Amino acid sequence: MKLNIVEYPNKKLREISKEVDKFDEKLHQLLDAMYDVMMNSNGIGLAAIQVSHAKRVLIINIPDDDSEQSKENLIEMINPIIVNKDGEIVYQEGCLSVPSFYEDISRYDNITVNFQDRDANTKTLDACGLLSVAIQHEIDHLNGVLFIDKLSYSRRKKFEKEYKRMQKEKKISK
Ligand SMILES: CC(=O)Oc1ccc(/C=C/C(=O)NCCc2ccccc2)cc1OC(C)=O
Ligand SMILES: [Co+2]
Repeated sequence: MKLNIVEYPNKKLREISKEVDKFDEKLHQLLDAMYDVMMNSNGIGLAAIQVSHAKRVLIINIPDDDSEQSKENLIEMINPIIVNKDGEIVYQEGCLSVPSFYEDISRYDNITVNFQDRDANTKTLDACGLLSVAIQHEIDHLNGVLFIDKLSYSRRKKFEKEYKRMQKEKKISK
């Protein structure tokens, strides 16, 4: 299954993803293909909508201390729901769908997430710090929300200007 990453401002990224009710081979193929494209693109998180599948599916693989992304740390979340949240953390976020743009975003620091794994088993995860930021960032994707939507008006204007210039440069360089 060859997957391409959809980039801002593609309207596809604004779709609301639908709940998964079939935990079948096709879902497993999607999860495996998402992992490959995320790792090949140097990502640490990816939502299915970013590869044009409007399903409530996300994967996260936070590098450990020696910045190794081992598959043991891979988290696959299907139909995730945040049931508890508190605290605040500001982190410089990036997104494979908004290349070369990074901005400080404020999110909850401590969250509790209920979700299903690839075999439909229900799980609960308490997360804080970078893992919590990643989960919130990816769940936003399932609701058609991008991290740039959280920027203040002035920083959003700065982003739009920078992004347009970068896209023009990319076209010229092609
Ligand atoms: C040129 C370019 O676009 O660079 C990148 C930008 C973003 C990314 C990946 C972003 C990513 O995985 N975001 C997941 C959500 C998240 C954001 C902040 C903290 C936790 C989780 C990778 C890039 O590629 C390279 C080579 O670094
Ligand atoms: Co993203």
